[in-house]
Amino acid sequence: MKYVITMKDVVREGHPKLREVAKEVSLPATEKEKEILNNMLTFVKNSQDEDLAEKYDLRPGVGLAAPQIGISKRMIAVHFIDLNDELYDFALFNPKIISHSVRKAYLPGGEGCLSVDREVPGYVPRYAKITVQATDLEGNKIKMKLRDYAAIVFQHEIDHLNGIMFYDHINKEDPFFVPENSKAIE
Ligand SMILES: O=CN(O)CCNC(=O)c1cccc(Cl)c1Cl
Ligand code: NI
Repeated sequence: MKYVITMKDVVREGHPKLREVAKEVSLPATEKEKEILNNMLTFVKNSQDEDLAEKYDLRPGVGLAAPQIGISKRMIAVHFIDLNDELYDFALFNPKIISHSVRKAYLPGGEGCLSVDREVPGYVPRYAKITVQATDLEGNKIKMKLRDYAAIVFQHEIDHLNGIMFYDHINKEDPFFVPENSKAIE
């Protein structure tokens, strides 16, 4: 039966699962793991559809990591269009950042998280470019070079697999401190 993920499935900050290091999925993934990951991608897409978001009372998001629904496995789903109008639509097992730029990037508007029911203002400095290796739902190994907004979203999701929340990166003394050698993505 196709299960629809809703906000009641999303665990909120304070839940221990959000601070665990998620386990690698042994491949090939089981049918159950594939279904969960597919449901996660459906949730992200639903959250961006006005009617469905209203129907299921969803907060919009561009990605979701399995720990956010209490599953401590290395699975992420992303669905968004970046600033160059490129569509990113991925459901991935065991995503891994295998290289990254020294240069950093951040969103001037800061970041938000479905597991954080509050605004946490401040810049979240991340790598401007990353190379990600992962396995997709069909079992294909993929390697992607990501930059700017796409790099930021993927880092937000992969952070969840390592028990890291976006606000962990915000400068405590000055939330709007701009690290040198970093660029705003707008
Ligand atoms: O882990 C995923 N979420 O919590 C979904 C909700 N957050 C967002 O869509 C979001 C918002 C702003 C910046 C980034 Cl990077 C992201 Cl990811
Ligand atoms: Ni999040």
